[in-house]
Amino acid sequence: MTSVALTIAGSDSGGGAGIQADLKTFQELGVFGTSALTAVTAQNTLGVHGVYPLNASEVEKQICAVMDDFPVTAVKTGMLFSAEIIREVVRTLKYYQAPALIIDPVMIAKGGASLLQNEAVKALKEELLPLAAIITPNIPEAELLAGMKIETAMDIEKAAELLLEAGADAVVMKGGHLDNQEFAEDLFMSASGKKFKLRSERIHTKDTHGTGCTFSAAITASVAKGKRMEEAVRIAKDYIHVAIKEGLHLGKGHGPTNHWAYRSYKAEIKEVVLLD
Ligand SMILES: Nc1ncnc2c1ncn2[C@@H]1O[C@H](COP(=O)(O)OP(=O)(O)O)[C@@H](O)[C@H]1O
Ligand SMILES: Cc1ncc(COP(=O)(O)OP(=O)(O)O)c(N)n1
Repeated sequence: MTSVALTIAGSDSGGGAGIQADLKTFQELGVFGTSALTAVTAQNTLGVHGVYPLNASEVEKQICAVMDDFPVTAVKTGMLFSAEIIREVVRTLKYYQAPALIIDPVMIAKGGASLLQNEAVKALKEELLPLAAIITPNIPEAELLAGMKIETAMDIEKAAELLLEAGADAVVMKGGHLDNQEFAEDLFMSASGKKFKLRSERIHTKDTHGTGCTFSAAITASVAKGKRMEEAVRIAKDYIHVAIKEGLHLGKGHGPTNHWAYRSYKAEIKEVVLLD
């Protein structure tokens, strides 16, 4: 049977992040992708040049159109932009008793543009986060959600615990932003007590636009196919590692990752290791 995933996110005209990254990743991992757009961005590898949000009711209509007709087995959220959109997404997902929810709490693009209004952080934390099968913050996002500064490995763990206490079933703290020149290390923790690190060699490149979207979309695709969360996260780390490593070097700024690299290289990925 064909697995179907839904992404609720913003459009990146440059194709490296947002809805475009999600749908490409779903496709590469053998999952039929559907989408509900929250905002259009005029964006390229040099930055975000405009943000045009949709009305909350327009977002709701899209989610209903998909959920009423497709056997969706995993839902991902990305850029949600406002508290109104977040509340409508929460209401609609509850109505459909939506399947596993993967939350990428997108807040600020790498170039510094805001993709979530400040007052929406509270709604994300208090209303959406409790529905999460997993939440995948980067360090700055985790700092805002957990309400603490993250500087050490112990801080990362403490913040992960706070997000689990806030209601997520699991969390991956993404280490892309950490100042570690050797490794890109992420921490997985679940409410059921599982804990491990995913470590890969850090690739020294400026082409990391959309890494967060792509990583969480890869988790979503595996969950949609019925894989356990730990395995989904492991596959996603392989997927993003090779997508960064085999970068396409497009554009004049921070280029996108290579969404089709996993197809050719998955059997050869040896750099990602699991640490207890
Ligand atoms: N330079 C890099 N080399 C290898 N892996 C990376 C690199 N940058 C990010 N990653 C990995 O990509 C995934 C997304 O992380 P991150 O870039 O922190 O997310 P975001 O785009 O949300 O800021 C994580 O698994 C992270 O470890
Ligand atoms: C439309 C849209 N959604 C999300 C992002 C952020 O993507 P992310 O994967 O965090 O990558 P960077 O933008 O930080 O490189 C986005 N830019 N646009």
